[in-house]
Amino acid sequence: MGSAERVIVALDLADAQAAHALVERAPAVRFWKVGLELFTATGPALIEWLKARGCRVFLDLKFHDIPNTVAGACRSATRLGVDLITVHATGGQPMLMAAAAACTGEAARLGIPAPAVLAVTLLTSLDAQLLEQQLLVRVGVSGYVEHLAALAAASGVQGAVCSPLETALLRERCGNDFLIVTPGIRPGGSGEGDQRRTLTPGEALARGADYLVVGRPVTTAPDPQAAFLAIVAEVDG
Ligand SMILES: O=C(O)c1cc(=O)[nH]c(=O)n1[C@@H]1O[C@H](COP(=O)(O)O)[C@@H](O)[C@H]1O
Repeated sequence: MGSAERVIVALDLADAQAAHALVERAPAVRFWKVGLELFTATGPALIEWLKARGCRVFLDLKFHDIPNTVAGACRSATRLGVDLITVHATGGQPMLMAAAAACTGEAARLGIPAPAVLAVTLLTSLDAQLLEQQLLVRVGVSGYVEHLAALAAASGVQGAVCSPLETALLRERCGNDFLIVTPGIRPGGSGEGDQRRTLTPGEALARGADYLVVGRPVTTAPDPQAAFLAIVAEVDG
């Protein structure tokens, strides 16, 4: 897989018109993430539009509910023909197992590929202080992320979302077949915004991520295609 296929761009935009315009301005991007804001506005039509252009799609709706409800959502996501989906690891093992089984079962029933299910560990907008003082978790960021990723792996989920700072730890703990996807990517000179656990694209990939997720550094750039290509060049360099 070339570096350009390993950089997923988050289409965190308000509506289909804005999304179409951005995708058309950055044809080098081959893998797009559709998240809560855009999917709530457009529904499946935007997914179909991206797939018709030959792009891969990460549907990031971070399901977190009782197992039966999450299984139903995972079957619906599978029918959309997306490549990756997310659930929250903190839904626990019964929910994670239900998500994995629902995707493989629905895909087999329809004779289509199943999306890979990624368990979101600790959001990259949280740091050690927030984890301890607000969530009352006292095992530290890396201990917590490692625990949740191992739980996900043991539940039949194909991968995890973590910050680039925990990637090497998860690679060692969960093995080479476990997909590791890292947001919290900040090229040199770009502001952190609401992110708390970040690294540059080159550092993140060097630590063993399979995919990077980049949003605002590309979507708010004056030239999104150039911003994306600069990230790919940094990764290659
Ligand atoms: O699941 C995600 O993709 C995700 C998990 C996480 O812990 N942190 C995180 O930032 N994300 C997503 O990654 C993207 C990061 O966007 P930027 O901060 O603009 O690069 C957003 O679409 C987030 O929803």
